[in-house]
Order: sequence, then structure tokens, then C-alpha cells
Amino acid sequence: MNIQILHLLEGARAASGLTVIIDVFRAFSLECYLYALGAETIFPVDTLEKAYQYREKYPGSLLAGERKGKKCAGFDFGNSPSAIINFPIRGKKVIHTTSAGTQGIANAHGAEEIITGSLVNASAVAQYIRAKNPETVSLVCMGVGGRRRAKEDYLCAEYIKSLLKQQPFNISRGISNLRYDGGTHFFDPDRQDVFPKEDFHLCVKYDQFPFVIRIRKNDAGDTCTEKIDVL
Ligand SMILES: O=C(O)[C@H](CS(=O)(=O)O)OP(=O)(O)O
Repeated sequence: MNIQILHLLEGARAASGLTVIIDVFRAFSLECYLYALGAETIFPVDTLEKAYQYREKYPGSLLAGERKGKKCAGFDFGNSPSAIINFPIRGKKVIHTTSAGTQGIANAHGAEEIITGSLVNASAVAQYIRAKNPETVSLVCMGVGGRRRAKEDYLCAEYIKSLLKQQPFNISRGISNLRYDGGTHFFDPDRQDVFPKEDFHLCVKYDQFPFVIRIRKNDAGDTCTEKIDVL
């Protein structure tokens, strides 16, 4: 198994084989929490226009996501896991657009298969890959806005790689360091309305979900996701 770690939007475009689009803060952590709360499916989209269009197309659906971290106009919620915990999600379709994570999915044209990656389901991702045993695995770290590298996504990629290679890895120490490099904005008192510290804690609870999120097309040909239990 050839494992490559790629970065940002250009990394998504270069990805091949079984591709894991990684976004720890916060897109794919949020999606795991949405599925854990019973979401029926999630539509990851790149543009706001498509998000609003899908809301019309799929009556009763919810809109989630951000631009510059902030909830978009007319959306039901932003990109914050802590904000959805008490929201009635069960059975809902959720349309999700973000600056980095969902852009990675939209740009991974060369991938054979796409799943999402985050610390909260990292072991499940590794288990899924091991079971499939593909020739090539691309771990794509989406970073900040898909344009600037971020420590948390690289940490997640290295962790998944270590699990695949069955090599020791100190994930707890890596997570402790994120508090000071990668996740500092969650501890800025002036930005708690957009990046609450609860989100940091929810996004770094590693290996809590025993499922992966796989990208597929629905009957209408729209890109959506499905939750696959693996552990
Ligand atoms: O909402 C987030 O945490 C980020 C904003 S940005 O990429 O740091 O500008 O979006 P995401 O797509 O989840 O990385």
C-alpha cells in the first residue's frame, strides 16, 4: 500500500486511489457529530448557490456551514459541532458547505473513492482502508481555507498513516500541542461567537466514532454521503 500525504486544494486535485479528505477544524468533525445525532444524509457542496438550490430541491433539509468561519445567511447552523448538539437532526438531510473541507471533496476529481477524515473517527478510517487494502491511499490535509497548512489536519494524517503502518504514535501529545499551534483561535476571548472553545474539545476527542463517511451519488446524480459502520 502506497500512502501519500497531500496538502490543500492542489493536494485534493492531485489525489488518487482511496482518498481521505481531512478537515479536523471543523467540517468533518461536524459531519461525524451530525451522523451520530441521526442525520439521514449530508450533501457536501462547494458553493453557496448550490446549497440554496439543494434546500429547494430537498424539502425539509437543513443548511449548515460557514464562510470565514461564520454561519452563512439563511443557514440553520454554522460549522460548529457544539452548536448542533441540541438541534433536532434525526432523519434530516443536511446540506453542508465550508471554506476548506467540502472544497476538497469537490476538487478530488482523480480519486477512485472518497471518504472524509477527522480525529473523531481516525481509527475507523484506518480500519476501513485496511479492509479495502487499496494500492494507493491519498491523505489530503485541507488546512485553513484549503490554502494554508494547518497542524491539526497533518496530525490527523500522520495518525492515520501510523495506524495503517502499525507504528507507534503519540496522538495525545500531538493533541495537547494543538492548543498552542493550530487551535489557538478557539481560545481567543474575542472570537468565541465564531470559534467557541467547546468546538476545540469536541474536534479533538479522537477515535470516538466507529464509522466512516463515504462520498457517493444519489439517484438524482447529486453528490451526497453515507455513514458506513466499520468497528
Ligand atoms: O469553520 C471552520 O472552522 C473552517 C473555516 S477556515 O477553513 O479555517 O476558514 O472551515 P473548514 O472548511 O471546516 O476548515
